[in-house]
Amino acid sequence: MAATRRLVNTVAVITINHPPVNALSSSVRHALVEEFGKASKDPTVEAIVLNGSNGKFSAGADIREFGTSAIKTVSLEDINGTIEASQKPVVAAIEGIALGGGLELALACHYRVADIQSRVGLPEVLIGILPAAGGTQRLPRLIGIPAALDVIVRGRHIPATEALNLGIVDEVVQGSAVDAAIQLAQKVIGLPLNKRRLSTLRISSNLNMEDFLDTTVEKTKKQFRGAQAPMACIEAVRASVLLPYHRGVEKERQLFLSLWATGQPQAQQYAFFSEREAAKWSHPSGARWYSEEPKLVRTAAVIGLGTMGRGIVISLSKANIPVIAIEQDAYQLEMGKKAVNSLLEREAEKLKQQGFSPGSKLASVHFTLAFGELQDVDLVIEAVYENMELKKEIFRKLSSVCKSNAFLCTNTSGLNIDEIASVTDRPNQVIGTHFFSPANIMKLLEVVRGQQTSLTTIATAMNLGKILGKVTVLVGNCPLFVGNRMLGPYLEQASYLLEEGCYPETVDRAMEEFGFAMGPFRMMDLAGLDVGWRSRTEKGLTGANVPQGTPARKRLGNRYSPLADLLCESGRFGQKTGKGWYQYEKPGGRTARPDPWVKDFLQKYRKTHQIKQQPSNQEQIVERCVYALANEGFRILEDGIASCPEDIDVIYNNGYGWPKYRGGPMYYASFVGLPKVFNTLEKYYKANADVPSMKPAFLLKKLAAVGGPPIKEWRLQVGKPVNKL
Ligand SMILES: CCCCCCC[C@H](O)CC(=O)SCCNC(=O)CCNC(=O)[C@H](O)C(C)(C)COP(=O)([O-])OP(=O)([O-])OC[C@H]1O[C@@H](n2cnc3c(N)ncnc32)[C@H](O)[C@@H]1OP(=O)([O-])[O-]
Ligand SMILES: NC(=O)c1ccc[n+]([C@@H]2O[C@H](COP(=O)([O-])OP(=O)(O)OC[C@H]3O[C@@H](n4cnc5c(N)ncnc54)[C@H](O)[C@@H]3O)[C@@H](O)[C@H]2O)c1
Repeated sequence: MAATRRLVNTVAVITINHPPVNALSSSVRHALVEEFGKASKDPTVEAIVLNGSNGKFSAGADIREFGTSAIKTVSLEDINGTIEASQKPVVAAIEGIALGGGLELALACHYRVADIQSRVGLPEVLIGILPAAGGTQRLPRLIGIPAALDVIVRGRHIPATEALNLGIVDEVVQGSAVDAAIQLAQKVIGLPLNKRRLSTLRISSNLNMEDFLDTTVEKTKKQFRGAQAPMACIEAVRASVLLPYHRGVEKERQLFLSLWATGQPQAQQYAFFSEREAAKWSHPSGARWYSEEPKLVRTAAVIGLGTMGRGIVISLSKANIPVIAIEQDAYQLEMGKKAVNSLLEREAEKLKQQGFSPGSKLASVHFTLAFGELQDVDLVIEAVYENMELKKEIFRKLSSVCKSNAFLCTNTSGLNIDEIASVTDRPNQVIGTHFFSPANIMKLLEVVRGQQTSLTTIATAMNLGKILGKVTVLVGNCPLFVGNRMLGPYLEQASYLLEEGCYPETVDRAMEEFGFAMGPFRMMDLAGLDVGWRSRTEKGLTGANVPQGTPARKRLGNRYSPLADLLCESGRFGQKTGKGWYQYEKPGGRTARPDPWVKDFLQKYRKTHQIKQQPSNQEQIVERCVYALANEGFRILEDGIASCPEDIDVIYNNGYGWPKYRGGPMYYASFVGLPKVFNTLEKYYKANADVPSMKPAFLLKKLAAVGGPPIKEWRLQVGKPVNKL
């Protein structure tokens, strides 16, 4: 049964029963209509409590039903209307989650009681839609416009205590929310319900509402560049101010339908399900996520407390895993300790505000210089400088001090995992755990399997990612893995565009208007230009080891852009030096301003090398950069480094500031049409045979030749994942 009913004294308890998250599918909605109908007719019932089975109220509408005919049967808003109009008081007992349609259902109830661990919210915006079962009309009437806008436009999950402060719930309890709801229901039997029916309330405010909403529109446009759903949310909330409830609901529905027509919800919902699928990893051997048991990680260590190590320590502590943190000398240890402790204090403060004792949620961190103290830890994550010799030295040490069943992980952003593993006594227990900066905030974790990495090690690292709350993707071992490898051709095109007449700000603007959080040049300035320069110097692409007589713009017969090298030679490393592709207010400054020096430098460069100026327009910039990115994605699939296109999209959506409403680079290529992507790349490559990264990948050619099948069908063409290393 999708919903059940039992009687406790004179209170009917209706329970939604649709595992795993009690999504409000068509069968649940039918069952709710039936059970509420029976309860309201039953003369022995004086009040009703609504809850969800297995400690979860509801995750909202069943997302898989969108775009199908099932969504049209029994509207959730009609059910909400019936509940709200009930003559018998209805109390929602919120445990676990009340999200989206789940919270809308609870808002239709006359009272809401929440368990202290629960979270509520209207996260529809994150899957490209807006709350469309009355949420945009009821919530503003309950908590006012500014607070409702914050909840609806950001789509965040709100902890129970904050929900109480905002007035979304009436009571927060430590024990059973259902028992508390039954008690409350009994108490309110016979009391008038008019003021508890949110749709009948008037919005009162001292604000100049139109001005406030217009300002919010402007701010939101900037913040969520190109995303339609946040704007639709504001328009729906505006309707709650201007229109009576029922007309507001009509507007909400219209906005839902027009959003659907943009294609953005489909892309975001693809992204949502792809993230969940990524956790269900597969291995070239045929092993799958369910066939391998992860080992429990009770204690961990982090080596190196720089930019990455600090965030990794915080992530582990927040997941209640005690950490030993190691540095190379007393000064670095002190610096790391200060940074970690200040981040931990902030986390503790947040927990206190949510009504928790930080000690029960944040595990301890022990700082030391002594590797000998690592003998009992279950897992180590190394995050020292990106240098193979140093990493090998650390792994040799770990191999000798750690217990034999400890897992050894490296946070390298692209070095060979097999080479690192080769110096240890347990290459099968070595794995890459590639976090993104800042590691305590960024959602993505690329788990990199080496040739000898065991299935248990993979299962343990993937499970650790889940425990840390990361979106975790298993990838194969190749230089730079998946995300960073794809950046190569993308950044190469960005540099060529400058050579041909564009400026950093023109390229960045085009990519940011496309939806990227940051254009390529701002991104390079943020990451530090010296990092890539060092790597190119080591590879002999620039610096003293370049053979004499090598043309400035050629390496090994292929086109090469020395622009970034020239910038570094002038001491321009990006934000850290206050100058890079842009100028900043000071070293470490964050506000990028176009730099006349760069303009002059580019003009002289083009003149010196007699480059014909043919600046590309916005569409051409986006095509060249994005198709280059996707083309490398096809190669990665061919090589078996990523096991499906969805994994690549998950990586880009969560680690590289790709606009989720465009699904990811592979989804986007599919959306544009693979024949078009293929033809554009082919045309470019024919005219530029010295740019091999733009040669259309074989897999792209194959898929384009059959008309570009939907992304789900690509796997059939890719074949079984293989590791070609
Ligand atoms: C005009 C037309 C009228 C429209 C009416 C609109 C009504 C309403 O306004 C719209 C909505 O409610 S929109 C909805 C608004 N709500 C949201 O956006 C909430 C979305 N959900 C979440 O944020 C997270 O899943 C939770 C926090 C719920 C659980 O996190 P966790 O504990 O880490 O677990 P997990 O691994 O994440 O999920 C477990 C399994 O459940 C699956 N699944 C989950 N939710 C689903 C759903 N709603 N549906 C279906 N399936 C859903 C998930 O795929 C996975 O399946 P698998 O086959 O096992 O892989
Ligand atoms: N910074 C990023 O955005 C980023 C992103 C993903 C991965 N990574 C990778 O993470 C690793 C660390 O990068 P980072 O940016 O944090 O570097 P960082 O320079 O900020 O920090 C490195 C830390 O390692 C410490 N260290 C050096 N030798 C040590 C030793 N022998 N024992 C203990 N500690 C030692 C240093 O004192 C320093 O604090 C690198 O492999 C890097 O490629 C970096």
